[in-house]
Amino acid sequence: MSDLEQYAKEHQVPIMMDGGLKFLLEKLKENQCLSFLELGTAIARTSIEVAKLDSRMKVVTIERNPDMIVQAKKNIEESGLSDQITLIEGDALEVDVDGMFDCIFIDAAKAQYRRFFDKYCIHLNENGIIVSDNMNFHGLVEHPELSRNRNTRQLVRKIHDYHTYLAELSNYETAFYDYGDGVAITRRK
Ligand SMILES: C[S@@+](CC[C@H](N)C(=O)[O-])C[C@H]1O[C@@H](n2cnc3c(N)ncnc32)[C@H](O)[C@@H]1O
Repeated sequence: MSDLEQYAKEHQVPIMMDGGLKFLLEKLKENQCLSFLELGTAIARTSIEVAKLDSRMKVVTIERNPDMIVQAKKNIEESGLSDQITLIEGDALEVDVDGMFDCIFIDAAKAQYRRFFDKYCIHLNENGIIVSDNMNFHGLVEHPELSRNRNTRQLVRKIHDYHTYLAELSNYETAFYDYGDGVAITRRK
């Protein structure tokens, strides 16, 4: 287990599951992505792994939680990849981002996925991919009856609605995978 994984486990920071991360990195290589926008940095574990893929890779990542920002900055600095990774501090629904990206990775507040998609899809390069994590939400999307409380039930419903929203978009196509916690890959038709 890497130091960042160990830290995430000890401090209960929700980072992308290993299966999902491996799948994401493979998709980035397969699609020859060299620019990556991430919504929800946490401790910058995925940003760092993505930047490591290729020295030409440019990563922009957005985080709003001050504690995460401190840790992410430290980890990016220590990774020696500061030239490739730009951390934007603030709410992804409020900040302005410049430029176009080969991959946009949605991994921030689950209830807001549709709003993230609608805001950021204009930043997607023509052949780019939008990757959404936690589409299965620990199996609860398929089995909502197992949700223990009202908040979780609402969240699960939101993810389910986002699933339907992606599947029904007329100008995009989406494939859903069971890697990690469930990953959706969306591209223009
Ligand atoms: C699941 S974690 C991100 C994990 C990270 N992408 C990784 O793979 O290691 C979600 C993060 O999104 C952040 N977040 C949630 N809503 C956000 C928003 N609207 N804007 C920016 N960050 C947000 C949370 O503070 C949290 O650190």
